[in-house]
Amino acid sequence: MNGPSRTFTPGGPLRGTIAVPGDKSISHRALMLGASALGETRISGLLESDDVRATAAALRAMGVAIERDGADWVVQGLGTGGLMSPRAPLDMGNSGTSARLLSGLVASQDIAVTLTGDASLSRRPMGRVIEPLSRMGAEFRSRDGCLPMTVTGAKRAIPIAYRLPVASAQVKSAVLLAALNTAGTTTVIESETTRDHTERMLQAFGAKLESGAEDGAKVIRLKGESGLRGQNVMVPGDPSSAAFFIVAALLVEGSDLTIRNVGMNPSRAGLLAILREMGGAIEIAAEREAGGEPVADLRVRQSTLAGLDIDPALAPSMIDEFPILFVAAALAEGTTRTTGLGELRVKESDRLAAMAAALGTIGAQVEEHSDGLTIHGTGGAPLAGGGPVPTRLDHRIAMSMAVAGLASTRGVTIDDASPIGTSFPTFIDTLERTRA
Ligand SMILES: O=C(O)C1=C[C@@H](OP(=O)(O)O)[C@@H](O)[C@H](O)C1
Ligand SMILES: C=C(OP(=O)(O)O)C(=O)O
Repeated sequence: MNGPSRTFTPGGPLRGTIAVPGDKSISHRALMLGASALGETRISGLLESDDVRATAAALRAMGVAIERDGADWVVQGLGTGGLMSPRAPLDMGNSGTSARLLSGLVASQDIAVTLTGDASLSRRPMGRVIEPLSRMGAEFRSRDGCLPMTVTGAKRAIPIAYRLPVASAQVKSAVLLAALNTAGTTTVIESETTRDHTERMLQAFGAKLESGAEDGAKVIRLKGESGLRGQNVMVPGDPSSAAFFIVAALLVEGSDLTIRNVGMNPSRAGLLAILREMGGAIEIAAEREAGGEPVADLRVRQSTLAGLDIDPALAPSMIDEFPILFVAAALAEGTTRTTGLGELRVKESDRLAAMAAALGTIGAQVEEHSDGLTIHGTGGAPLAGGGPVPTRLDHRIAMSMAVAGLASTRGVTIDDASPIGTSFPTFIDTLERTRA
């Protein structure tokens, strides 16, 4: 299914003050923990995008009441283990987070669920959750480790100690969600830190969760069957969505843009650190805490950027931001080299191949390697532009190439703007407002 193509042309500077919509990762988790708690959970700032709607629809099909109340969303929790088998397969759409985290939630409940997804999601690996959740006693039937997949939850799940073989917050979260309805203590060990929204929110909901450093790794222990209580959750602005406006303001002549209420969780902050190291003028103001997560306002002014060798250890803290970083690198002075990014090949698209091809089409100098890209920047001169570039059902490719269009001579056409609705449905309106 293809939506409309769209051309993003160079224009005036980005100015004024904007806010970006709620964090996608936190929104999924707020709905799932709300569904698993006893009592009511009230969520403010929930991201209203296709991916989050897929999670909400799946939970509703398993018996959870979720309703909008003014600007808030209200979830009537069923308690841990309270989900019911849905009558039909659950469509996860484009959302890896929905598919993997819901697999975890279902894995320790006496229900069976079939998950389906779009063409992009149906190519993405589910073996990474099938493996630990099978050890906990769940049964899986899948098409070679991909969707469609049927999960039959364990009647009495078994607690495990699991060392993550890939740096993945989705796998960590799937095991922790399964642990909620599992007697005993489940342990997850991660040697590379990934986003910790699940741990933070589980603690806020009253879970018996402890985490700390042991032998250079993070060890998380969750005592199951302890119950969660409904909470008020405030969802901060999504730093992965803010990233497009940060880079746009850095690149477009004369820009001076303030982005309010951006999530500043250190496990998500890699891009900010890198862009500042490249010479980006990004001021962090009004740092505060909102709903258990750090947030701040960012002021971004157009800057001359310098290319950099990016430390692969930073990858988990900016995993979704590489497509837009590649755009910044294409306009920087000198060369930017990235390595250790094999995970980008199993996102909504193969993001290394997709960005190398798209940037090449519009005149950037890019070399693709097995686990990264090397990009020789223009030193601030605009890219030629052109297209249409294929967005491959990938919202981050669509928005990254939209931003590239703002810093081009002829503009950039993307073949399909509809994937933007996955995470940032108001992206185009917000962009138009900053340039009014
Ligand atoms: O846990 C999450 O909410 C997410 C984790 C990351 O995926 P991986 O766990 O596959 O790295 C990220 O790419 C995705 O957008 C959201
Ligand atoms: C990888 C992403 O999401 P998901 O895995 O939930 O599809 C993303 O939003 O960039």
